[in-house]
Amino acid sequence: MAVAHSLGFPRIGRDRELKKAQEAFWKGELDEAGLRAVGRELRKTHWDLQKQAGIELLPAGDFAWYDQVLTHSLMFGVIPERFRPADGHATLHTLFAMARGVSDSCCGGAHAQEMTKWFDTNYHYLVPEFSVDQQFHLGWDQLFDEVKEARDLGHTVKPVVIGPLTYLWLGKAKGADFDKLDLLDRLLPLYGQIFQRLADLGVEWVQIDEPILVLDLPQDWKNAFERAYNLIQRDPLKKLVATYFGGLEENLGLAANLPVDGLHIDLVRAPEQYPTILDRLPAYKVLSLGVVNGRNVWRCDLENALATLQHAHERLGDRLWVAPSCSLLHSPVDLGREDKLDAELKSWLAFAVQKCAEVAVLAQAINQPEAANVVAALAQSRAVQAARAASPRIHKPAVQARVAAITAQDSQRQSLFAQRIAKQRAGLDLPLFPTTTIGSFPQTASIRLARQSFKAGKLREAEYVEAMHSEIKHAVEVQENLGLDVLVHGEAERNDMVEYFAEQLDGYVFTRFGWVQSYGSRCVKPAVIFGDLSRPKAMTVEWIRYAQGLTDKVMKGMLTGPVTMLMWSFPREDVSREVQARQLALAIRDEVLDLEAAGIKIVQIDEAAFREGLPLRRAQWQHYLDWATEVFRLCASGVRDETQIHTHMCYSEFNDVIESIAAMDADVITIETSRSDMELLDAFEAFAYPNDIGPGVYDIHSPRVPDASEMANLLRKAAQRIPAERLWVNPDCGLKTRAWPETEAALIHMVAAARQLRAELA
Ligand SMILES: CN1c2c(nc(N)[nH]c2=O)NC[C@@H]1CNc1ccc(C(=O)N[C@@H](CCC(=O)N[C@@H](CCC(=O)N[C@@H](CCC(=O)O)C(=O)O)C(=O)O)C(=O)O)cc1
Ligand SMILES: N[C@@H](CCS)C(=O)O
Ligand SMILES: [Zn+2]
Repeated sequence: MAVAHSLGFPRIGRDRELKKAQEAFWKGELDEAGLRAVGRELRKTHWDLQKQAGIELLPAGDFAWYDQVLTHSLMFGVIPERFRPADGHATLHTLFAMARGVSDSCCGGAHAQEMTKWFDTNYHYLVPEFSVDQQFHLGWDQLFDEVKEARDLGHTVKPVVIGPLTYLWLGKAKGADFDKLDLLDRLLPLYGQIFQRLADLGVEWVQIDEPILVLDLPQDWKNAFERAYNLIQRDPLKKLVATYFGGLEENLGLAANLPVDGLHIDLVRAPEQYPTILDRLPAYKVLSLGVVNGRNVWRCDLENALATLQHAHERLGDRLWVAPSCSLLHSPVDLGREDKLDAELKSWLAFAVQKCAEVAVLAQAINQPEAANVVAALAQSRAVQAARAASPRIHKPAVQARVAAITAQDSQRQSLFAQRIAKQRAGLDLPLFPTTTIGSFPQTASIRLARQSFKAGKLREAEYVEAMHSEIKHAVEVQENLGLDVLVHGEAERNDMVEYFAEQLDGYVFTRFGWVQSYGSRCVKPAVIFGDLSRPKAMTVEWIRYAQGLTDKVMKGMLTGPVTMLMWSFPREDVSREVQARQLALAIRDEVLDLEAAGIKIVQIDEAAFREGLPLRRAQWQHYLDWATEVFRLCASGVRDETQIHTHMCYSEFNDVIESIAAMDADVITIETSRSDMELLDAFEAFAYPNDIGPGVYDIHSPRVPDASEMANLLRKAAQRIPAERLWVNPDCGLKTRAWPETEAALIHMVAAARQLRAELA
């Protein structure tokens, strides 16, 4: 019998109950018992939903109070000294302190752990911090408690843990330069202890996530896999090693032969690995095939998936398991909630609950091919695929013709940077170390309420515009009072930097409840690209024109770039990413030109997801970098030399992509650097990056307000790497998640730090 299982379910809840409870807890409006009750209820609901959908082996341990990597750090006792509780006993407060930092007016508090992207997703994890003398001990019982909870509810669960190699890979050596792999022998005994405790709870199977097996691994890491799994095999549990987000490629033999009982592979991202794995898998092992896409919202082509499964079943028999490609953490929860989506489009989509049902019906199609519901599901799937492929809503000849007519000249600015910057400096008249912000100012409850009322028809358009104007006015006044040099309008009118634009472009559809966790309590609602993309009319010009009319200072126009629009949307699967990006680029190019025509002298095109778009495998990098760079230039190159183009990137390791960032040829790039203590600038220094740079001088993910000397120190470090005349001063990223008091306090310090540096260099 083929087994239907799931690798993980979204934890936030259909109505983002977890987000609401977390935020209430942080505000002191909900006590710990209340928060724990919400978590318990969510886990129960999620197990029930998956079971009702037909999943036989349910995941446990996929719930997290903030992030699953952080939960593992607590489980292994990897708590940086600055957060270590005096009695050695970690609590939920310790966990949230590690995630969010702690403000402390007397001693500066403790900065949060670094946060970075989970592989090539829009989910962020908290980077474990390892010291050279790192000791590991079991310090957090959450996994065992949740397994007991499931057992008490009558469920058969497969606990999910991050494997030892992936956990170490994700972390960072702190305080000394040492090889993280040296910690492996100290970490491994904990896996033995965890598995023994799970076995004592009656668990049969455990899922060990080792997604780094889809990366280009150094040889010593490959060797470590064999050694580690030989050591942890000596316990009573059956183990499924799960790989996802790509193909195993040269690690396939290694993964297939690990001394465990099963292997999960991602056949959505890497279908080509299927025939080889069948040949290489030892005859005793379970093979779990991830055939339902855990990272996109399109309904599965069941017949296509079934063809592979049937073939596999002939070879594997009962050793075949069926699953989503990866954890459903990256998928919205329940399409059933979407009451406003048009019926045709809705019939093309599947969210986590529906994906579980797809997995279940595929397993059933193997076990009981004649069952009436199986026959009906296959017929419906066939009809949906055919209807979508033929739909006139998808294909727009005018858009395709414009893309086909793009020339190399369209991606070239009129002059080289050296000539442009001279003209721009003359026109902008800015001081050394010009200060600016990244775009958004606090998205306050009143802004969100106004938008909600407008969308619900309770506020008329003129009233909504007036409310947004008053927010913009406030933001401009604050910035003028602070003495910032280049102002922004504050993005009050934007629900999200991608969704806002998506709502105005043809070819996109948006959901009402399709939320996905981005980090902690923060969620995003990626819009869905379903057809060829175009811009019916200007999207930002009126807001920016209004903001510029309020001040004599320079107002930056603020746009989201094509790669980021694409990466933070659910893309089409019937055309390539680059075609979708080119269509987006043409729409954004038109917007840039409209802003320039409205008198705007600086336009920022955010490409926060540029690095995230980089394929996980090196062999595919250059192709991506070529088109990603080209589409940015396509947006930016229609303007005059005098118009300054900024871009912004956060959460990026720049070493790998610095050449392409230079090739984007933005006049100014603002980047996130503060949590890394300016280390991220090394790549810019080493490459002798030629254009202007604004390295972030404070972390915006934490409410903590750093003082001016801390920021000035960071600026001095920056000035050691980049010539001062090319440095800008700005926070790491936008301020939409912050409240006004801490925003103003931090910006006062930032402006003071810039003034201090100007004085020092005068
Ligand atoms: C910069 N980042 C972004 C990423 N991806 C994006 N698509 N967008 C990004 O900005 N990836 C990398 C980072 C991740 N960082 C963040 C930062 C902040 C958020 C965030 O604040 N998310 C909000 C939701 C934003 C939003 O769309 N808000 C809507 C309101 C929606 C809502 O909650 N409505 C309520 C009713 C209104 C109310 O009572 O408040 C409801 O429906 O119940 C809006 O402003 O209109 C969040 O709250 O999580 C995300 C990623
Ligand atoms: N302009 C956006 C960029 C976020 S990455 C903002 O300020 O929120
Ligand atoms: Zn950012």
